Amino acid sequence: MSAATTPPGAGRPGLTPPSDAAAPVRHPDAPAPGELLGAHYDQCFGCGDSQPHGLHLAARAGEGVSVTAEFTVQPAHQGAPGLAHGGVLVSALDETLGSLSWLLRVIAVTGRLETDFVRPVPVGATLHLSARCTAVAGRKIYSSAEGRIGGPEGPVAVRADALFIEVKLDHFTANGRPEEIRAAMDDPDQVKVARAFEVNP
Ligand SMILES: CCCCC/C=C\C/C=C\C/C=C\C/C=C\CCCC(=O)SCCNC(=O)CCNC(=O)[C@H](O)C(C)(C)COP(=O)(O)OP(=O)(O)OC[C@H]1O[C@@H](n2cnc3c(N)ncnc32)[C@H](O)[C@@H]1OP(=O)(O)O
Repeated sequence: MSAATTPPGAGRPGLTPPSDAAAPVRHPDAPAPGELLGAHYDQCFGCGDSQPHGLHLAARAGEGVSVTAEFTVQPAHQGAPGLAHGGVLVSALDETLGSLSWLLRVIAVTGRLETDFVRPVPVGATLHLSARCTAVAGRKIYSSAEGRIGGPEGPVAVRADALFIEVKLDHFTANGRPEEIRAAMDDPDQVKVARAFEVNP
């Protein structure tokens, strides 16, 4: 079957919402459509402002449970001469999909992420990403994303379907390296971000 006619997640084990899945609900305190979401952690490879090796991806809230983001491919992101590495593009998709957490106000980690690479992405190109949550079933959050080149309406270069799993803060505190966890806990900005998600009912 052609991927173009396949509905998001269809036929992919673990990526198809169960029949009792619910429609995603935008949290009442979610950032307004158009608002920049900012980094969830300043050292994050995807979005961190203080991460010199990172993608510096900037995501914005959309309508409903959706986001848009932009990422410009740098020379450090090459896989083949002048072309983005596929793993870097997956990271950009993962980060964009992950930022849907801001709209659900739920902390979640990627469980499964399946990507179609449709067109090569040159160095210097800006990937115009969009992601939306499609369904929620208990702790399981289903979502899809795509990245276009040449403008927000340009041709699709990459697309992905994902399953994120809701976790509690102790997922990070119990598993992260102690140095970074301590530094994050000592940073009032980071604590503020974590609290905003922790109080989710
Ligand atoms: C102090 C610092 C705090 C910093 C954070 C603060 C705030 C964060 C706020 C906002 C975040 C905003 C933006 C984030 C942006 C980007 C982030 C990028 C995201 C990532 O890049 S994140 C890294 C990669 N990610 C991992 O590092 C996960 C490693 N992994 C695990 O940690 C476990 O594996 C876990 C927790 C996933 C599950 O473990 P578990 O024991 O809790 O739950 P369990 O296994 O029971 O799964 C429950 C149900 O999900 C199904 N399920 C699970 N996994 C599946 C799979 N792979 N495929 C299909 N189905 C799956 C099961 O089948 C079951 O389904 P059912 O309920 O129907 O039986």
